[in-house]
Amino acid sequence: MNRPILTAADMRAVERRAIDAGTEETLLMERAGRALAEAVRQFIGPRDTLVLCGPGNNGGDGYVAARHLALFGYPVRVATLAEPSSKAARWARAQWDGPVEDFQHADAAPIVIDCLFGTGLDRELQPSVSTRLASLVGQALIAVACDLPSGVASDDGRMLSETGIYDLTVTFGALKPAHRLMPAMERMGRVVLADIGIGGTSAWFEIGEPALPPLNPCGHKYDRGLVHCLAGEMPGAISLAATAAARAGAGYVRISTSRPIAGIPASIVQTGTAELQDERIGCILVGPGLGQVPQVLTLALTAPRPIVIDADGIGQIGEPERLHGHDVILTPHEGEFEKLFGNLGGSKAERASAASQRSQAVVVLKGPDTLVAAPDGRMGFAPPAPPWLATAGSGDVLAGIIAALRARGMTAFDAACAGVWLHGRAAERAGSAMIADDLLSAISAILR
Ligand SMILES: NC(=O)C1=CN([C@@H]2O[C@H](COP(=O)(O)OP(=O)(O)OC[C@H]3O[C@@H](n4cnc5c(N)ncnc54)[C@H](O)[C@@H]3O)[C@@H](O)[C@H]2O)[C@@H](O)CC1
Ligand SMILES: [K+]
Repeated sequence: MNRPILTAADMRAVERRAIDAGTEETLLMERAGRALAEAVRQFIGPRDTLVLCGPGNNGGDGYVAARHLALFGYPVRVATLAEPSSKAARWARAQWDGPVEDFQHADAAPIVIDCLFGTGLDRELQPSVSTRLASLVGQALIAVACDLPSGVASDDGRMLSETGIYDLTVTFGALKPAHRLMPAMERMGRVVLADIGIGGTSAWFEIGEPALPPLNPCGHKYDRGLVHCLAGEMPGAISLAATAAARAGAGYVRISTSRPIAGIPASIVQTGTAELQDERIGCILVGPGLGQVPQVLTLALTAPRPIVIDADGIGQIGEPERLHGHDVILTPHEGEFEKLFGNLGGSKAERASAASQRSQAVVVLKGPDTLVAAPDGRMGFAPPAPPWLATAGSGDVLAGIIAALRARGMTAFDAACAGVWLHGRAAERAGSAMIADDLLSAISAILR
């Protein structure tokens, strides 16, 4: 299931609609604070707990969580940065009948719950606040963030202030972009999404497990998709990509190559010609191991077929507008992205979206926080993938998987999202000592 990702403004609008429809704001806060306390209880048993409350509704959630944790038997202290400034937070503060300490002078505790700022953070923390918070987070056995670690910019995952590494982040209603973007994502620990009875739809979402096209029991190999790969100077990369395409369910994988490539499965056909006008081709794959032979990309673009362009191929496009009228999926890492699109500025999501609109291609902007952008504004955010996916050949495998899914009849955007999901899960399965070749058998195991 794809989970919506909402900006702070989207989330406020969702909350506003619920309130306008008759839901009390305090009820939402009660649900959020209760969910935060429940998540902490699931994570760790009763220990001394310090809840840090800010002036807004993030702080309000903190007072509610403190009350519930106390009811669960946790020894709880509350420390505040400033008195509540919103009506709902004042209500929550009034429901807390324990003492309230001053944030700067509160003693550390094994469980620290940061409810200073959430989606309302709009500037960096005062240095005295960030230093003290980082110290309390650093001394804690378990550091928990309410909605977001205070210091994180919700919409783009930037760190406005550094406050340390958390173990658990509990968010409400919907994921925010920062939960799936670096550098914020790696500071959050486990992210739990709590249901508080409201949520919204969005063109932005976290990529969930895809529904792959069903196999036609009467179908033949071409119905399952023909992927035509174009080799270049370095055969290793295209053979990884082609094998990944075969493992990801393409019925037929073919490589045009001027010299035989050793060591690839015999079922992958090697041919000395490039029959790109073949209407049975479901997707052309060009770029892995291409080297400096730009005429191969030019040849690929003469064929009216869907194309995945990866690696060296991306650097040879020239102007993104060259792709207009073609059916293209681009799979750049940051360096390749900048080479094609220049320095676009803005957040990663804004850059991916602008690039997709400019090229009219689906853009898979790879990294530890891979994004898939469509020209119409849809954006898939990859769920967290293991860091060992950053290894030679891993991108070739991704390009091959995506080409197979495109050839199997998925739309360009769906194939790219599904490919990213599958690639990440294959890496989890292959384990931390994997090399890119190991992803191939892991794909088969997942699709079994
Ligand atoms: N939107 C929703 O649907 C819900 C939101 N809830 C909570 O409400 C939070 C958002 O609450 P708010 O909008 O009140 O915002 P915050 O509580 O995040 O921030 C409060 C205020 O702090 C000020 N501020 C921002 N940056 C600052 C800085 N660096 N130093 C000092 N002051 C700063 C701003 O004026 C801001 O309005 C969410 O993160 C979540 O925890 C929940 O109560 C449940 C429902
Ligand atoms: K927080």
